[in-house]
Amino acid sequence: MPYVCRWGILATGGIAESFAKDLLVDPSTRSVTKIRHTITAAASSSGASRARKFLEDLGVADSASSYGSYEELAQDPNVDIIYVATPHSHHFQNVMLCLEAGRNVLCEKAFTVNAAQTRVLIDKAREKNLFLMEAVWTRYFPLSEYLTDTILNGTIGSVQRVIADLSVPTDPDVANSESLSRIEDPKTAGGALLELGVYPINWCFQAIYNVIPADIRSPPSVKAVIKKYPSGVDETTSMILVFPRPSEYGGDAHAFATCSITPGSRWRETRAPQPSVRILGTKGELELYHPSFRPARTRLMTENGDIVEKTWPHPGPGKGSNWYNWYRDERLAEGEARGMAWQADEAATALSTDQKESSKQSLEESLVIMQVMDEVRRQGDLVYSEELESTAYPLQL
Ligand SMILES: NC(=O)C1=CN([C@@H]2O[C@H](COP(=O)(O)OP(=O)(O)OC[C@H]3O[C@@H](n4cnc5c(N)ncnc54)[C@H](OP(=O)(O)O)[C@@H]3O)[C@@H](O)[C@H]2O)C=CC1
Ligand SMILES: O=C1OC[C@@H](O)[C@H](O)[C@H]1O
Repeated sequence: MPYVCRWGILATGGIAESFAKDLLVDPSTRSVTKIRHTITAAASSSGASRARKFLEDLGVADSASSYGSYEELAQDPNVDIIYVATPHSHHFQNVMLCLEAGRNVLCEKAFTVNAAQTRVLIDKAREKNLFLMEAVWTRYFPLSEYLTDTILNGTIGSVQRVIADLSVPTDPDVANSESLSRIEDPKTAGGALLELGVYPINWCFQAIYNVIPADIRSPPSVKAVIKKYPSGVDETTSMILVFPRPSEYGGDAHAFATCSITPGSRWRETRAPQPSVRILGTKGELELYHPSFRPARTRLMTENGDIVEKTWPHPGPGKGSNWYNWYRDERLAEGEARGMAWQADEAATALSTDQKESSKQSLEESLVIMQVMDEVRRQGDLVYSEELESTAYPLQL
């Protein structure tokens, strides 16, 4: 019998809807047979009726509880794991709430506002013997397995450089309006780095840091420049990361990670996808095509002149999801899933085998990435409010 993982969804915004839709896709469509997912509860801080409507739209309202507060969800014993889908500003408080109540957690990226908060969450999860994982969904794509294999089997030699970008413009209508969107707003810990930069940084870590034994990994040094958005968050952020490696692993590796929310920079204007991640080794190169939050195509080039192109579908049958506007290029074909369930499979598999963290991205790696982002913000003079940076709990935000 497959292990049935019972999910509680904390918040009912855009990504919560997308994740929940993908959770309900039959796992056998992606050749997963040992686990299944079910949604047993959802909570909305906007009220129980909002949570109820969310569950109705998914077609699971009859078998799931709807709550008007996150506190009630955290107390629900019919939930095996809670997916936290609030803005970055609230992750620390929300995850603490769940862990204190004895719930396992999958929390959206960016994990927290700063590394100190991530450290406290890790310690709390360990103290309570609970599962905790950052929802960097790209890490769980089959494409990521291919990336790791390609590097580990030596196909492109030793990785010397990674060049990775994610630039998604702010919605022109939103950018021109009086109110600030979540991504533009310092109060929700918005800005390019926490929203988008986390993807290029993760690709750099996957290609350089994650592929060497844990005991010889060292955090990279960081050089960064930030250009601010009018609201005070970062608009464009450019980072150079130098990963120290022993000579038998190719010596230092350089990574260039960039991100931007520059209004009007329509990166898909031409509709001709370009590589947005390039992994350059001594014997070849692996390219991942736009957008780096969901690359659907790769191109592998090796020194003997071979070129291998692959596409990476996310099988449904889902309902398709049009929850982003055209400028985010998030239109899925009818029947295609967005690809968010691979990470749910990882979490459920861990629960079924009593593992307390992801097998693909350790909590230590999430912490080091948060430390890198702290340093980027320090160099770029990007600070959020004292309460958003705080590790005090509970705190009313
Ligand atoms: N993996 C991916 O592809 C993506 C991940 N994300 C990540 O998901 C998280 C949420 O993003 P997204 O779903 O786009 O955001 P939304 O603004 O669409 O939704 C956030 C939800 O959080 C709840 N919330 C609680 N407090 C606040 C607050 N003060 N301000 C706003 N919302 C609040 C609300 O739900 P309620 O009223 O029900 O409580 C709200 O609907 C972020 O961490 C983001 O980085 C975002 C997009 C894509
Ligand atoms: O995680 C994300 O991926 C898709 C982007 O458009 C979105 O802003 C970001 O949060």
